[in-house]
Amino acid sequence: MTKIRTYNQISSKGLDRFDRAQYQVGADQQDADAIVLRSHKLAPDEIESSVRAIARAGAGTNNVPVTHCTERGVVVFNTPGANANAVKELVLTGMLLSTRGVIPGMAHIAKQAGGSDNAALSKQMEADKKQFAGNELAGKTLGIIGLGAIGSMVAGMAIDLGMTVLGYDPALSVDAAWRLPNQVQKIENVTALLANSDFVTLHLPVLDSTRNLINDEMVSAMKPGLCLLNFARDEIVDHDAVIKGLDNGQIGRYVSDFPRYELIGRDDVILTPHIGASTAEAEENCAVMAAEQLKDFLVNGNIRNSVNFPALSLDRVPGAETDTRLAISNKNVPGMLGKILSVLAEQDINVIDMINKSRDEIAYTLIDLDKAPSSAAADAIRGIEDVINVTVL
Ligand SMILES: NC(=O)c1ccc[n+]([C@@H]2O[C@H](COP(=O)([O-])OP(=O)(O)OC[C@H]3O[C@@H](n4cnc5c(N)ncnc54)[C@H](O)[C@@H]3O)[C@@H](O)[C@H]2O)c1
Ligand SMILES: O=C(O)[C@H](O)COP(=O)(O)O
Repeated sequence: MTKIRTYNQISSKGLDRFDRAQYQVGADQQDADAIVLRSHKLAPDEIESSVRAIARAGAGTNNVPVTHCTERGVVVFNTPGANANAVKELVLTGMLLSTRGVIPGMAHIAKQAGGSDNAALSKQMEADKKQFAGNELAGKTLGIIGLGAIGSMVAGMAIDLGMTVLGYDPALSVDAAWRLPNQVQKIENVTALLANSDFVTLHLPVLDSTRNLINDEMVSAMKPGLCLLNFARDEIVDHDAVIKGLDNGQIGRYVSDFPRYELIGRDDVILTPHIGASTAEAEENCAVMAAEQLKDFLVNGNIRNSVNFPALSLDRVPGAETDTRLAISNKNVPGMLGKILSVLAEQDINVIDMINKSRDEIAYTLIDLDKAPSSAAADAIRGIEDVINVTVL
């Protein structure tokens, strides 16, 4: 039985992909082979020595100790794009709530409760509505920082709404560039984007290089009165700088999916409880993608959408017996493949197919053999210096 330990509420549509004849799945699984989680902050000591992979049903992996996992040869997956539409729709909600009098208008109406003269209420509301007038999005400029799965969808939506879209992403992948609507004006300098936007929305990961990206200097570069939307991560924003910006009018509104005490109760702040990906559709998409990627890894050793291992896939030889595939992780140092193949040759085991790739400090190899390796052969490979782990599949 393969054991999957879960944290957080993972959609049953995804967990159902694990056939219960072969998998035990749940929050109480001990000595798990793999972990599926959402935003649970995973401590290194929660990752037992039995764990081979961790699947984040979502985009951000800042809650997973990725460097620690890489050192231990644990593959960390995420589900890029699977919740992007949900976030896009909440960004639109945030932009509309920040620019139309919906929230104060609703609060004003709630205060009228308890009367009975609807004609008088209607007359009063018609008189009061001038307090709640707003602006339209069409014709305004939206700056997007981070043009990946979410940023590109937000760009398309804003263009459809008649907005001008500026984009900044110094690390844009070729795939992401292909997805981007060609009306997006690419800006090389984040301060130029801030100076020329009415709305700025953040869609980048939290990394050492992006922590506190929105700081005093960036706030002073903003077009006065700008609306800043943060559906990315709390840590990307220096909140002292944002509060100063709100107080001096440099920032008109701050819309954030990451509540903080110092922001609660301000009329110029709209907070939501990290619900960017909390739709039935996104939760299902993420859970299904995480489960499928995890199964392909646990059964075949294939890797798709890992944040710390190379992408790699090897078709099974038709008719091959089980337990004839080796999955090997090792430090990315010269000469490793030669040493591994020498062990197999010494054991008189023939290689039928093989694939090897590296990513930063890690290398990963799948080798199909003409027969199942003995435990002595697998142990001999494990014994090679700089080999991290060896699994027979
Ligand atoms: N609020 C939520 O519920 C919610 C939901 C999903 C994702 N997120 C957050 O949003 C982030 C983005 O998600 P995604 O699916 O679009 O990820 P993604 O990987 O598809 O896109 C991220 C983009 O950010 C870019 N980037 C990296 N460093 C940058 C920098 N310094 N300046 C500008 N761009 C930079 C990357 O090149 C990439 O194109 C996630 O990492 C996660 O933290 C939040
Ligand atoms: O990075 C993500 O995918 C989002 O922040 C969603 O997090 P959640 O799965 O906890 O809702």
